[in-house]
Amino acid sequence: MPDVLEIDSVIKSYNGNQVLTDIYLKCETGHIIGLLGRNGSGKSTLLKILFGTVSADRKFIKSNGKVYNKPYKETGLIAYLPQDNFLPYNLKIETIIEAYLGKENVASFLDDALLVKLWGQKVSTLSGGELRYLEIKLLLEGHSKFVLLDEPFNGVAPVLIDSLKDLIRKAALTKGVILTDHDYRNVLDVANTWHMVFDGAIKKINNLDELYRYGYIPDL
Ligand SMILES: Nc1ncnc2c1ncn2[C@@H]1O[C@H](COP(=O)(O)OP(=O)(O)OP(=O)(O)O)[C@@H](O)[C@H]1O
Repeated sequence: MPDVLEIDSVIKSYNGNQVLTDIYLKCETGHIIGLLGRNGSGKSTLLKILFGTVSADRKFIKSNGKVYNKPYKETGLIAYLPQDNFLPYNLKIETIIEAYLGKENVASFLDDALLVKLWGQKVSTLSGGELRYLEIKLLLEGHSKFVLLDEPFNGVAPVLIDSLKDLIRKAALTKGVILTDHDYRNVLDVANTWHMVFDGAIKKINNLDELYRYGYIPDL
């Protein structure tokens, strides 16, 4: 039986402006959900509400039938990649991997074409793409059943995006992944189901034509 994460009945306003008015989203382990939407439509806000670090006027978050008010506090439930980098700059990457995954997993984690050459380096010396790859791999190989990724492909070279998609697909053998990114072709490629945040609600997307009709992409 898959594990299930659901968010329902979300209402969120900033300074009296309603950003989210009617959201229902369900993610099961084994699935990758792609979330698209125009700038300012509320995708990041939705992920932060789901993680529990942004409050909502109303929300209902459940996993396997149990209600969670602040899901991030539940060990092993949910991990979240913010748009901005989050790892401490002054630490060596082995120290960080050890803290996240345990000492016994450091060598196998770094046995990776991109990361192996970074042994012994501090986070501050990594390029933007290397750092993003490290952050995403840490979350995807961590213990959480669900992983939320906000703009994982931003600033990452195409060849590395392919590696990231492989990591996401591998993680989704046991986890549920919800990701949002404006690189919609790669979102469409890696995700099993596609959704659009539009007018404060979630719309299921079935094909590229619908992305055009919702005003997300220009005419093809
Ligand atoms: N802390 C905040 N205070 C006030 N308004 C906010 C705050 N955070 C977000 N907003 C507003 O809420 C709306 C949704 O923002 P959000 O960042 O969730 O959109 P998004 O879909 O992730 O956008 P993008 O694709 O540009 O990253 C925007 O109009 C934004 O200006």
